[in-house]
Amino acid sequence: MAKDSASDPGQSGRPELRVLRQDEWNIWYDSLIRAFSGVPEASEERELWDALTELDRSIGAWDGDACVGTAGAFSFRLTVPGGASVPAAGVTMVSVAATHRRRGVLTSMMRQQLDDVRAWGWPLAVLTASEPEIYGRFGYGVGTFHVNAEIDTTRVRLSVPPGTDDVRLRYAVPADVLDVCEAVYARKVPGRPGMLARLPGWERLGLLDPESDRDGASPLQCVLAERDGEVVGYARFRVKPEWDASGPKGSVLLRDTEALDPAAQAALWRFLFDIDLTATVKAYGRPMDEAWQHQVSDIRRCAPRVRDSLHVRLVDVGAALEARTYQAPVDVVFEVEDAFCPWNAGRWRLSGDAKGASCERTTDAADLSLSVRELGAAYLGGVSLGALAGAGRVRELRQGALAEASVGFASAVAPWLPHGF
Ligand SMILES: CC(=O)SCCNC(=O)CCNC(=O)[C@H](O)C(C)(C)COP(=O)(O)OP(=O)(O)OC[C@H]1O[C@@H](n2cnc3c(N)ncnc32)[C@H](O)[C@@H]1OP(=O)(O)O
Repeated sequence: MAKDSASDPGQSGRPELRVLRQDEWNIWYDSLIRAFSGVPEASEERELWDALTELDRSIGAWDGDACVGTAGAFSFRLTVPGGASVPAAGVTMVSVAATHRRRGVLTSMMRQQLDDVRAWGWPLAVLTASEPEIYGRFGYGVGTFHVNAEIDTTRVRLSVPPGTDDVRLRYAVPADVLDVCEAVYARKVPGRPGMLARLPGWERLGLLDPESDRDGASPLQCVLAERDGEVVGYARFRVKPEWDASGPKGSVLLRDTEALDPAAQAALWRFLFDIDLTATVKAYGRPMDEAWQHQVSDIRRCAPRVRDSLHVRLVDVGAALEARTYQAPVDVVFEVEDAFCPWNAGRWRLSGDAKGASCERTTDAADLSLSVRELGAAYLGGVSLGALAGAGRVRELRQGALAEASVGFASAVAPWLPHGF
């Protein structure tokens, strides 16, 4: 654990790292907001993050009374291929004051944090990066991507599957139907790698609706999809009215949507496409394989753009590779490089299939050589080891091992992170 008492700040010239205390949270959070060029002020969002911060898993770097570095971790459970829910540190709120940048403060916090995660016995750490270049040096690989789309709904039509017309839609006050939306979300979590089981309090994230973020759009709205009186899906969104000389050009700003079956999901998307006086659906952070991409008449007019999402770090290579399953049998020896967490370095034999896996130290000859960063990228099944080999980042030492591992690691469902943190 990070030390919880002062050593000699000032004398060594290095900020002191220690576990965050509740009475320090405001200074700590102000420092974070400043590093993100924000304005420290009272807000709904601030109140939520105060409630959600896990103090004993958060680190502050202090130079005297000044907080000059912040790093937090949430105790998430992450769905991995095969459907298991695996403990993962959700690394968050990382910042270093501009007065102390590029002196190794981030590096010292990452050192402390990964040692802590190992001590907690969690096999994974995950994060979303403000800039993708920062975290590779600490062994994180980009494990999921998502799509940001701006769909021209004046031109793009949606073809829907049979049963869509049987789904009934109704407006509801988002807070009033939170429980039923959460129940739908909970049923979706095991089915897609990258999804996060909801921790207590996190349901509030879906309702966060500060006026300062609306930029002229409506407050958050919710539509439920029902079949036979049962809620089978929901969409939460805002509508931003806009006009130009040719008429209405409003936007539908999708916050989130989940549904239990394809017809319910299609009914919700069709609704979003058809809202009167709007011309665009802005859907950001959507799964790479979501059905609407194959239901639209013109994908080009949806302007899809791909972005990195969840960065994955195997903190305990053996435990992490054992925690997931493999869609085809795999029996390979990895030679793993891990300069930042040397306890992972060396040879590991992974034997697994769709039922389970074992991953143990071995002295056998290696079949594939790679760094822990590539294992993190491939871990959730969305990035192919073959593609990483094509990029020169994985080396095949036994012929056939690359194809075997690439097929085994792949996920039939694209991994996806449902929300930022
Ligand atoms: C999970 C999250 O919360 S993501 C949010 C990250 N935070 C931010 O983006 C807020 C604004 N930025 C900052 O607070 C800081 O600049 C940080 C946290 C990104 C970096 O902190 P520093 O203490 O300056 O980093 P540190 O000195 O330890 O740098 C370590 C290495 O990373 C490199 N590095 C640091 N930041 C960046 C960056 N933004 N882009 C590229 N490289 C970077 C450094 O050059 C250094 O490289 P070297 O080892 O080859 O010399």
